[in-house]
Amino acid sequence: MVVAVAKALEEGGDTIVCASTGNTSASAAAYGARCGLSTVIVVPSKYVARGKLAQAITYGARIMLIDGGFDDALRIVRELAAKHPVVLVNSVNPYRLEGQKTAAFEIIEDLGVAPDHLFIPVGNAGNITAYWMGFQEAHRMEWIGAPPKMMGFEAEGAAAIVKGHPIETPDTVASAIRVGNPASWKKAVKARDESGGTIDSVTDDEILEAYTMMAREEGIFCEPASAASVAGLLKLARGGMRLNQSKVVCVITGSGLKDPDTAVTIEPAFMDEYPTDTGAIEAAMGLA
Ligand SMILES: N[C@@H](CCOP(=O)(O)O)C(=O)O
Repeated sequence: MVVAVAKALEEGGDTIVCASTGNTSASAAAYGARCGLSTVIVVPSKYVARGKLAQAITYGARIMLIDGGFDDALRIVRELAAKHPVVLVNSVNPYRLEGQKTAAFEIIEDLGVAPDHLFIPVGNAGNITAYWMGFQEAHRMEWIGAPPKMMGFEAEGAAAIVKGHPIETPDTVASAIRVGNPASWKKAVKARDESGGTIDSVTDDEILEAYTMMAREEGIFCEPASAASVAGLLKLARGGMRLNQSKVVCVITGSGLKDPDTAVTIEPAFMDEYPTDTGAIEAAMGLA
């Protein structure tokens, strides 16, 4: 987002717009606030996680809620940007991808090499496209040997690329990837094919299993869409894919605090009411 906003400033823009399932709008609103730009976000009224909306509200963005989904919102902001002097900062803006691709460089820097496989959630497909650009560029510059296989995972209820057609009413607990017609569809398929990877889907149950497992076994609290990468890894490993000799990276795209409403539905929750009394707490803990 920082590159797209920097270019908007350089070009003399004063208004940035985006469609969002929540994260892009939170990010645009933050950079817009920092740079004194007016930020307009068009988002589905029902499906943006509370933490993400809270960010956009607090940063002072103008929030336009629509009764449609992300794909409708993206169509609207594309039409706006074609007609008016506003800068569209979704990942259809090429500067977004130029900034996002540097995440691949960070992985290479941290590992000292490229991973063999990169597991990544796929919604609007900007991320898989940008990471692949970064790995390809690193390969051309001879920073790495072979680039990783790109292993993208859509949510089953929004799996347009896997099913081969847009999904009219996408539906998934992973609201960040609730996208029925990904803008970077063709580029994601290219990343898959050029890298020898895959684009597959995971169910909401698989996503929530990975989400809970990461929290309870690793202490990592991510938003549900982020867990699609780990759910994909578990799915392929259970299906017999041998990865024990491979260097695997799973991209986790957002904090769990952004979606508190999903978090509080997770079972079992070890939460009960007790009298305000040390003895009662001792008894419940088996310490009495
Ligand atoms: N999950 C995204 C959807 C928009 O994607 P973008 O790549 O066009 O910014 C979001 O957070 O809104």
